Amino acid sequence: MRHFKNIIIGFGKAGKTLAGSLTSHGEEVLLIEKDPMMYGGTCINIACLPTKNLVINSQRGVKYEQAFETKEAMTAKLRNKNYHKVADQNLATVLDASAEFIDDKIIKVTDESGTEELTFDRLFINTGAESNVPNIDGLKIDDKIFTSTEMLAKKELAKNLVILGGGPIGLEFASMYAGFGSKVTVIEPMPSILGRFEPEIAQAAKADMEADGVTFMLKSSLTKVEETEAGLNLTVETEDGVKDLLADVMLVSVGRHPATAALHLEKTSLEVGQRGEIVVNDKLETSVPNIYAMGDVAGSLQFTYISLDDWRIMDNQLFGDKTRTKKNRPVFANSIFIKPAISSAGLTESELKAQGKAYKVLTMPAAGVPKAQVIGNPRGSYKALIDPETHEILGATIYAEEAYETINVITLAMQHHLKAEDLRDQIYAHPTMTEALNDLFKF
Ligand SMILES: Cc1cc2nc3c(=O)[nH]c(=O)nc-3n(C[C@H](O)[C@H](O)[C@H](O)COP(=O)(O)OP(=O)(O)OC[C@H]3O[C@@H](n4cnc5c(N)ncnc54)[C@H](O)[C@@H]3O)c2cc1C
Ligand SMILES: NC(=O)c1ccc[n+]([C@@H]2O[C@H](COP(=O)([O-])OP(=O)(O)OC[C@H]3O[C@@H](n4cnc5c(N)ncnc54)[C@H](O)[C@@H]3O)[C@@H](O)[C@H]2O)c1
Repeated sequence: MRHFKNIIIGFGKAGKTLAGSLTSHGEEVLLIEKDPMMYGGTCINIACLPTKNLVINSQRGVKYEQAFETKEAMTAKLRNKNYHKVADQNLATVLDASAEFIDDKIIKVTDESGTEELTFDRLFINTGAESNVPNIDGLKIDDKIFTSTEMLAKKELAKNLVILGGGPIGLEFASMYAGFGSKVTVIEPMPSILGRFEPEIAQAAKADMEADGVTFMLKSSLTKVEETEAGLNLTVETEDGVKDLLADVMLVSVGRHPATAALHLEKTSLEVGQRGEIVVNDKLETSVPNIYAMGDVAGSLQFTYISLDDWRIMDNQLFGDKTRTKKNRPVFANSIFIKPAISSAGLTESELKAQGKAYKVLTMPAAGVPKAQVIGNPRGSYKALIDPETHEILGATIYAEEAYETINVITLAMQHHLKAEDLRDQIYAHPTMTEALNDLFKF
């Protein structure tokens, strides 16, 4: 039985970055990845990067078939680069195999050549998440019903697309496909979309998506799917009664759960949480000594930058001063890449009200920013909430071009307790969308 000082299961953001930390400290590491098409993990192959590449090209007016080829070339290049970044290090080995537990101290790896059992000093689990598929009459993933993974592999443009779930995945695909010219309908049980954002800004974003051709069926539930010669026949219960929809393709985007099924956790004493996540403490230690979990599989918020922050915690706990934990993550933003993007950080007005905190509201339209006119998309608005006494920023929502860049200035300001006047009086490059902060923070 081979023994390794460090084994990482899954080529995710935290895992691949940790492989670099371990080798730079002179430690050997075995990184196990079950799928060579996933070197580099979910983000670069089937998630953030291909979707954003398609979003950008759909907004540029590129035809879908061309955008698809561009996206394929980009992911292939990144996959290769990510593989070599780990595999080319002397102390690192990448093993193409699926890993599972035998018990708390032994894992089994399986590839085409057979199986092998391995032991370790330390084991890091970074296997990510998988799409949920709801239990609905007739719904199964096949050649017309896709999760985001199969959807991204589809060479031909879906002309009439129904999207189940209006979360970040559903909305980004809706915006992108409407941009490519598809007819898009989103079915969502909740009464609104973008529920974590300021409601008036979320409402404006929804209206803009509708103007771009997306139809929303809110407070609606899909109850039956029938595959007919004409396409998918979908039965939807709405507030106004039962409706039938015809679609050629359906995207299922109703959330993702931690990817643990293949690991056989039942053979271990690893604690599993209610959402199927491997339970970790603030230092990412599991209930078994020397086994750690990071990223989506550990129930962290499902963002690549949070998985990367899990690596920072792990790196600090192994090789640093051991002060970094989940409790002291820096302020971070949430962005959804629609047209324009919507980004937020900190608290919303209703959250501040619920906490009984005093606040002052600052707002301005995106049309007031010269760069919005230069880009040719003056849609949207900015909203910030500041403490009336200290002038520190309590929360912000940006629905405007390049919102996902501007919000990073705000999170940095929040993290370092800067005041509204610091952002108001800063000199920003011109013309940029960040210049909005000169005006937004005038009070
Ligand atoms: C369509 C989509 C768009 C997204 N867009 C964004 C975005 O714009 N911004 C953002 O921050 N986040 C986005 N996310 C979320 C983000 O992709 C994830 O949070 C992030 O990739 C999780 O990384 P991770 O480190 O947990 O593991 P992952 O990157 O998921 O890596 C896990 C790896 O483990 C491998 N694996 C699994 N089981 C085994 C096993 N038993 N043996 C061996 N290998 C195994 C998998 O093949 C995979 O390569 C998006 C997600 C999706 C689905
Ligand atoms: N830009 C980004 O940062 C980005 C983009 C995409 C995904 N992600 C990450 O990936 C995660 C997964 O995304 P997601 O959109 O699949 O999940 P989600 O859980 O965020 O949203 C799922 C949506 O589906 C709805 N839903 C649930 N059950 C349903 C059903 N039976 N029928 C119809 N709708 C139903 C929910 O009400 C919700 O609105 C996100 O939470 C996010 O962390 C991030």
